[in-house]
Amino acid sequence: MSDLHVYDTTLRDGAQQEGLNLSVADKLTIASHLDDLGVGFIEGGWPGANPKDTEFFARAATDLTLKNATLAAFGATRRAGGSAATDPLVRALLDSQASVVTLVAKSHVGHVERALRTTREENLEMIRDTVSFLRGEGRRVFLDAEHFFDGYAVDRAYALEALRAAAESGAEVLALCDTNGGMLPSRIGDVVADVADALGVAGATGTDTRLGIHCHNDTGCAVANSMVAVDAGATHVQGTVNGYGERTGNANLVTVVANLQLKQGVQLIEPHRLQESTRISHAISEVTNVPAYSRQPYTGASAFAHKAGLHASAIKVDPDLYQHLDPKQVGNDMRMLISDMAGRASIELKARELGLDLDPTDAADSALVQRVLAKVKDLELRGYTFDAADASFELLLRREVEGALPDFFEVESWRVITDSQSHGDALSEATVKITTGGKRVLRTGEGNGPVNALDHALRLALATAYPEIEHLELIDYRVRILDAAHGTDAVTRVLIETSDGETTWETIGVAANILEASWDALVESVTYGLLRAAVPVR
Ligand SMILES: CC(=O)SCCNC(=O)CCNC(=O)[C@H](O)C(C)(C)COP(=O)(O)OP(=O)(O)OC[C@H]1O[C@@H](n2cnc3c(N)ncnc32)[C@H](O)[C@@H]1OP(=O)(O)O
Ligand SMILES: CC(=O)C(=O)O
Repeated sequence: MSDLHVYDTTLRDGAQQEGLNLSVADKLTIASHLDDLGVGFIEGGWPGANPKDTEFFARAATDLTLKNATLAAFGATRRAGGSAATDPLVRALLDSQASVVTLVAKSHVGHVERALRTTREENLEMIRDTVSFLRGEGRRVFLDAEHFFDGYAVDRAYALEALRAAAESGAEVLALCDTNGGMLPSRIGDVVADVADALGVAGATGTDTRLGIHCHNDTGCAVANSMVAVDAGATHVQGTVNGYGERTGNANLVTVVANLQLKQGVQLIEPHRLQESTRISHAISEVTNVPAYSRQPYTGASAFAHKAGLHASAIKVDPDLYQHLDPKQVGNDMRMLISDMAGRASIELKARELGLDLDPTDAADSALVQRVLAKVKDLELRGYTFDAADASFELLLRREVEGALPDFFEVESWRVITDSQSHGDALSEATVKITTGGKRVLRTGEGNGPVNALDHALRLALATAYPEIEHLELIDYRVRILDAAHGTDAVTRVLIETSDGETTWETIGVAANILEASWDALVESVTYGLLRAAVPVR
């Protein structure tokens, strides 16, 4: 295992992201996930800056058992003109009981003079005093040199002086921060190499002090910048899960670790933990309530999803032909997307993914694949989009494969009226006629809109034969007008997302009439739900 530190700041810098607000319980849950991922350090927050972070450290001391990671408390050097021993925020760092304290310090003369409004020497004294005090109290101290790269450009000697002040006072890590996130890889590499040389801290061995890197993503280069810094001598790398962070975020730590480990052979976390990274990234998204970004490298839902027919035909021979690595290494899966860009191989692979083995050398199977492909292309021309409605594609395919889709029910007709009452809101009423198990069923449902009324009526009509549908919940309904040039005559596409409490699926309906499109998507949604639950035809 490499000696390089993997330092996570999701709970501190990640929490600085717009719209992200974590409770103490959320922070404890995320800390457990990070520990399972195998990071070396978890920066829990800034105790003393707000009651929530103070409470997090208090509860972590009793409620959080970390198997792998060490908890770090973040804070700043003492106030100008004061003393570390009496500074209330420094005291709060000690009170947090964290064995590691990460101190943010100024290393840019402009920030010293204009933001701190103090002298260069006093800033160095603030660093020395705070680091020595915390070391004297038995804490390991890491330094976040804020605005280091910009400061280095303005006054290299002073930026290095700030690092020396920390190192000579006992700081173990000197993390160079691209606080404004404006750096590019070549510049980062040059500066880190120069600093490593100037301070004699190249590599983790032979010296007590290590260089670290902390990058923001304002140029879209945070991961690349972190990688280059490691190549240039940094042995401590900071980042956040899912790249959360202020403005455009921080370096995505999972991407950095996967790159270093899977591309450069630097063993940072045990392989079985890296295989948990997709699950953990998604679990953390659930806690933060920030939707998982599907195109995130390695862990995104689309990271190994293939749409183009040519890709599928090569993947059929060997997945490596169109994948940079085996998705299992990061706990992700390969997926085939079906659309009008699909070819026969896409359909065959998708069928296999769905547990339907079609033999391309068999004439009947081959004709079936060709038929399905032609239908997909024709339907996509008319406005369908199967890569957003996997469940509808599965139903389309199964309808072609004999015996693969039970006839759960047959629709005779439906209608819906909306009544604008003289007092109160307009109310919709739908009537649905279906046949199940040879019996004709007619039911009426009400709703606050026509689609809601149709949904209620369909459920009522199916409830006796299929009580299982009680667990199905319509969680999203999206409408798109496909040919705006025609105004109200345009074709409407409806996508419905349904959940059974365990998983979700998307179905589609396309028609000139919005209610017809909605009804088709609803019927597909319920049919797929019954299929998934393996309900027998009644
Ligand atoms: C780059 C980063 O992301 S660093 C992390 C930033 N995170 C945060 O700011 C979140 C938590 N912050 C807070 O809760 C508050 O800002 C607090 C509690 C830290 C301070 O609050 P206040 O005392 O009200 O001060 P305020 O936020 O207005 O200003 C910060 C003060 O710290 C000073 N300061 C800034 N950096 C440092 C530093 N590295 N060392 C010492 N003092 C510093 C500023 O000069 C300013 O001093 P002033 O009050 O004399 O003007
Ligand atoms: C310390 C920190 O978060 C930064 O400089 O970006």
